[in-house]
Amino acid sequence: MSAPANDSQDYVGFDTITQQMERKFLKRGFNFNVILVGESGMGKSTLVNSIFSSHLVDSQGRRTAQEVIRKTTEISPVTQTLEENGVRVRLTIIDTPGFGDQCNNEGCWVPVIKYIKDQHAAYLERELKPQRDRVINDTRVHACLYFLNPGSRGLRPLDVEVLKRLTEVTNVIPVIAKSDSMTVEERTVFKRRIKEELVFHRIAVYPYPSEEDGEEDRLLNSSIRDLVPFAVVGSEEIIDVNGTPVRGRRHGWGVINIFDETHSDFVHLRNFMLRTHLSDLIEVTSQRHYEQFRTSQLRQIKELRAQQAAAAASGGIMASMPQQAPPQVPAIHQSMA
Ligand SMILES: Nc1nc2c(ncn2[C@@H]2O[C@H](COP(=O)(O)OP(=O)(O)OP(=O)(O)O)[C@@H](O)[C@H]2O)c(=O)[nH]1
Repeated sequence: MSAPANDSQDYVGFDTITQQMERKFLKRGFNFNVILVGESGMGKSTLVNSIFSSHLVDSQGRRTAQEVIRKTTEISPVTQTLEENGVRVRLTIIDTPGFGDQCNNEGCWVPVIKYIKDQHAAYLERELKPQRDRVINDTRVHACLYFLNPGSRGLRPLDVEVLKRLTEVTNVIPVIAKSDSMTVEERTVFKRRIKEELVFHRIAVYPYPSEEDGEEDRLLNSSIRDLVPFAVVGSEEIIDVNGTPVRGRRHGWGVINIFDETHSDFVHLRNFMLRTHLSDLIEVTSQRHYEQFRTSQLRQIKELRAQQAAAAASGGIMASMPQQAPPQVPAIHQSMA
């Protein structure tokens, strides 16, 4: 049956819901939060600045050999509002200077995992408030760019350890940092190796297979999985190549154009993160990672309340017995890494 024309009296008008939602969405804007995890000097700041074509993050590295190496992983979020064709995004980039920079990196992931879980806890706390805000400020981490060192021969024990933990709490997108330091053959071998090791260690990186995906999504996600880990090159420099401005890196033998697909996967990564999967990254964070956190926290609270009720009930019967301290309901934001 064909739909009635917009000017017919039978036209009801609920098909305008998409425009109504769009107007509301445009007015409100949205939050997008990305965490960068990788050793110092892997090109984290440069890549993220290249992806958003804006200088958002300063390099946090040591500028001289005399500067002390950070002993712990720091968490340093920077928020900026970007606008494109009337759409506003409050973008938060969370840098993690000091990650993996020690000889002994045991536990260097703890502040990173804690930060991610703390954002889930803060959201849950705001959701459970008797008088909730109409719109909850979403600080949950929607994507983690994990930088693999191009000098390693595959996943190092630290990568395996960290990736296992990170993939449980957020959408992880692995990238091969500074891939211009590898030959094309080395890059192919490295990629294949990382793919095999991810499967071997059962590390599920984003995007995940979903029953709900239609044929088109399945094909798109499968082409993305072929590219993972994205071999990237970043640059904030515009270089003049025969009169054409090119965002690239100057090498002794010539210039690498970071947008050239034969040089790096930069364009694929950017399209994937911003043009095809931005909304999915936000949705999957809410429906998969946050939901898991929420369920486990609410279960814990329920169990503790039941213990308290049982203790109170037995307190009545055993009033004459020595008193024990009642179990405490933990603050829900006390998340463990
Ligand atoms: N060859 C090459 N060099 C890069 C690339 N990206 C960044 N660099 C250079 O590597 C150095 C470190 O880059 P940053 O972006 O500051 O690295 P970072 O990981 O943010 O470093 P920290 O802030 O110390 O954690 C700079 O000199 C960059 O110009 C790349 O893709 N290829």
